[in-house]
Amino acid sequence: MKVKLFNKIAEAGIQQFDETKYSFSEDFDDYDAIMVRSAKLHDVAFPASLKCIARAGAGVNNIPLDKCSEQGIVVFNTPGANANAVKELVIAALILSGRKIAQGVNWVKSLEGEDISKAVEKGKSQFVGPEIAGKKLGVIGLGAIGVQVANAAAAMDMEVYGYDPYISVQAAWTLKSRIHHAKDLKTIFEECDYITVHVPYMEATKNIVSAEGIAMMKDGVRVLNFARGGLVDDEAMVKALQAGKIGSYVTDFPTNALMQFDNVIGVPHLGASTPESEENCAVMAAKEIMDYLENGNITHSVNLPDMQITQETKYRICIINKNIPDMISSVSTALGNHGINIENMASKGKKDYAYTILETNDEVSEELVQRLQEREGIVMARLIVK
Ligand SMILES: NC(=O)C1=CN([C@@H]2O[C@H](COP(=O)(O)OP(=O)(O)OC[C@H]3O[C@@H](n4cnc5c(N)ncnc54)[C@H](O)[C@@H]3O)[C@@H](O)[C@H]2O)C=CC1
Ligand SMILES: O=C(O)CCC(=O)C(=O)O
Repeated sequence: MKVKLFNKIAEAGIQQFDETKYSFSEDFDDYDAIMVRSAKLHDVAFPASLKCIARAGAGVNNIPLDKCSEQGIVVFNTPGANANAVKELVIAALILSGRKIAQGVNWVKSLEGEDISKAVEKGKSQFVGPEIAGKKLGVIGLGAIGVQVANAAAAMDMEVYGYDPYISVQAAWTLKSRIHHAKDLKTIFEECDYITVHVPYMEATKNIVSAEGIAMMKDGVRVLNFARGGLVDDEAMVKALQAGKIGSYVTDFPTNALMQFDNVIGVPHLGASTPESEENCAVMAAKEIMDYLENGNITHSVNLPDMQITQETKYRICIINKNIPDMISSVSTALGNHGINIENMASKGKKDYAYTILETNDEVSEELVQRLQEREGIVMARLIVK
């Protein structure tokens, strides 16, 4: 099996694979799997051999999900594996956004040649900034990261408002009871002194911090973006910075236009850049790839349903099909016509596509599986023989 690496992946992840079965390179032309972090895959022509892509991280906006589904490629991510790393950086950013630490540190560096210990005592008053305790923080998106940020900020005595109309049961259980439930974005924009965004980037969330939203915010508001550049309307943010509306903007996604302002702190997309998080993500991604390639099991896919079943028969046929009527009956009839009795079967849909596992002890040939793949509505069929 060939795994093509589109980014540097932590060694602990690569070590998960059995080296007698897998090889890794950035240069393969035909390959079975991709491991990727933030590299953009939208313009990559995927070979017919590609079966799955594992994003060692959370955001999948660098991957063409529709194209992958159409080509029968399963896309995984690693939910929660880098959440603590992002939370810690966001807490640092909350403090940086008020305390003028970055500006002060740069100033001390610029004092070379002077009597620094004297100069700092004389000049430090220009870097006074407020504490976060007692201030209101709005958290947009209460998933793996948003919940941790909200809880940590509450533990530092901030008054926290959370907004997430699609919050999972698990996240809701994990959220501290003292976090206020904001029913709409307007509440976050109007009430909060600090606002942080933790939603995925997609069409529905593009510019979730919009010109209208910024106009509702308090003067001197501090905004944090450690999710994705396109979630904050950059043009509107630049205008608000020019107008003196924004106290500070700390972003993991700096641009030239933003960096002309002294009160913008640009971080070079460091949210997940800790050894712990890189390792967690790589290990989880490696396990997802191996379980899919070797067993046909799907865990943490963003475009297909999860399905984990222990193989109980010699032959397992894995199928990705359109989520339309008669797909299962047409496959079982085709197998029946070849005298193949199905021992176990599972099928689950997710939006436009479904995943089906069929198991049998009757001999199945690669040629038959190839013919299944050619049937209307089937985008991928694969045989696993144990
Ligand atoms: N700076 C960095 O290095 C990193 C950035 N990220 C970014 O952070 C994002 C969030 O990551 P996780 O918390 O791990 O993802 P997650 O999937 O656990 O949480 C996302 C949350 O956003 C909520 N949501 C979706 N649409 C929403 C809307 N319109 N309004 C309010 N809430 C909405 C969902 O219900 C979910 O609870 C990722 O998609 C990625 O873009 C993630 C990890 C590292
Ligand atoms: O891999 C990285 O450094 C980026 C992490 C990230 O942005 C994500 O997980 O969404």
